[in-house]
Amino acid sequence: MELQELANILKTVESESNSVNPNALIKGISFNSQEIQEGFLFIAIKGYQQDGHRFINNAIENGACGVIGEQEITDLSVPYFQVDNSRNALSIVSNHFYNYPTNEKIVIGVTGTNGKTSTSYLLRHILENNGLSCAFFGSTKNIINGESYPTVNTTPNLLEINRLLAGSRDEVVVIEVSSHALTQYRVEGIYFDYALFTNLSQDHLDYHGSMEEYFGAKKKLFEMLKDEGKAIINTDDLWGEQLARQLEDESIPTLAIGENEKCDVKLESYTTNPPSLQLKENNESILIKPLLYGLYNMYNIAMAYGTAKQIGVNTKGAIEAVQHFQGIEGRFALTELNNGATLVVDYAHTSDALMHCLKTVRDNCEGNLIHIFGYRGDRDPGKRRDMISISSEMSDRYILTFDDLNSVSPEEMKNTLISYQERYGNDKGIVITDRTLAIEEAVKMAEMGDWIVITGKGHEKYQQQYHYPVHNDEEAAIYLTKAKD
Ligand SMILES: CC(=O)N[C@H]1[C@@H](OP(=O)(O)OP(=O)(O)OC[C@H]2O[C@@H](n3ccc(=O)[nH]c3=O)[C@H](O)[C@@H]2O)O[C@H](CO)[C@@H](O)[C@@H]1O[C@H](C)C(=O)N[C@@H](C)C(=O)N[C@H](CCC(=O)O)C(=O)O
Repeated sequence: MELQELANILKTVESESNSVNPNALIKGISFNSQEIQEGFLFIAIKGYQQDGHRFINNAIENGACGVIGEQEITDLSVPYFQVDNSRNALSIVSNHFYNYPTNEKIVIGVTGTNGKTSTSYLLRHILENNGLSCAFFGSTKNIINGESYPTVNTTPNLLEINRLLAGSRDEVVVIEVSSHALTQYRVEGIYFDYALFTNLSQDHLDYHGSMEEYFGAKKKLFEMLKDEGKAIINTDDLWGEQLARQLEDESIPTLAIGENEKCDVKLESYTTNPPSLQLKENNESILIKPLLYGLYNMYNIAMAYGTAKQIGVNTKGAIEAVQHFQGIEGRFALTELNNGATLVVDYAHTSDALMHCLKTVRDNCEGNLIHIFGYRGDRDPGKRRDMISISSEMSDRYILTFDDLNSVSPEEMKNTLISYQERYGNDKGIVITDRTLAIEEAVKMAEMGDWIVITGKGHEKYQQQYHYPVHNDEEAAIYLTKAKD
């Protein structure tokens, strides 16, 4: 891609510059000046912490052959293209640079507050087991051609997605799409074949302001469907039902999943212990005996099953694949401890997810339920009261501990935990700020038949401490060691 193409692609004009080589070939793209190499294009993004425009000179020093940004700038030594929105420009330019790699694949986006990861993994598992190779982008990792790559965000930006997909032989791509990604144009320019909506409950209101705004962000995914694309929606969720009604008004084809008689894939009945699910689809009854616990997993299965069928997987193949699915790391992951207690590690970090997680444990636990959880420093404080109310009601003992602190100091978070415990907790609860000590204490408390439930971090083997990440495998190490003793 040549620099001079940018004005056309971005529908803008090149600002006046002292450029010596406007026709230079772009060798790479980055929105981080520190990653710029000779011949790269730098995109200046006004971020949440810093303004990328401040680093334009640094990018040029590092070899940038051109710059895109939002501010009015003249007299750079390289061509500069001013745009309305740099994040959107990043998506547009990376699509051109990598020649639209998603166009050749069946693209599936999965959104919703909870269940994105489990539904996506289940779907990928069904497809892979039925002969369709499947790339994956999600909160735990990215998978391309069967190889795993680490990830920072739930949804990478399109530059990262395209860079990885450029060498992909996969026929299908499943992308977990967060509301942040949708408002930050991270998947702008992708046309989805299927868009899935799992559910919506309170989360990220610090970022979105209100549930309506949060819902509006999620809905953007359904505006990115291809003309022949289809929405797949859990209509038992009130926001899902509203979405389905809106899409019907807009004549967007929808597959409804839920308990209602009118649903295309109907959850007829289920038991959670042992797990068993009876679905009805086109008047056919389908019995699935999954290895996964929990009502929420029944919905995840129905969503993944319904989507796989749309793609062309046959009923028998889909059922068999679901029945062999072992679950994923950090999502209701079970370990038997050597004292006869059971340990569950789950990612639940909203009150809705906590309620479902603890209810599933309650359905299976004959002894005491000991719950360990905390609050993320920089995340929506509006959900904290409900989280402690649910834990204090549903568990026999609970320990409030540190989750990621982000920009909150340990003293401030400690005071927050103590204050929530005093105001909304009860005498089943204590505060132990050190997460490792909290886990050790719970293991000491537990007896045969008890269940310890650690929520919040899921697959993450580190704690984001005050302003710097600390990799901490202790959480994993503790329960794995105890299990092996
Ligand atoms: C608050 C937020 O959403 N931040 C996202 C945002 O980064 P930012 O705007 O904060 O970046 P910044 O640090 O202010 O820097 C601004 C710009 O200056 C550049 N810079 C900076 C320093 C330098 O020397 N040179 C330079 O060029 C940076 O590269 C950047 O382009 O844009 C980045 C690139 O897309 C994201 O990785 C980053 O996600 C951070 C890591 C994050 O924690 N995001 C969370 C809130 C999030 O997005 N979560 C959702 C999951 C939600 C869920 O479902 O639970 C997700 O999709 O992960």
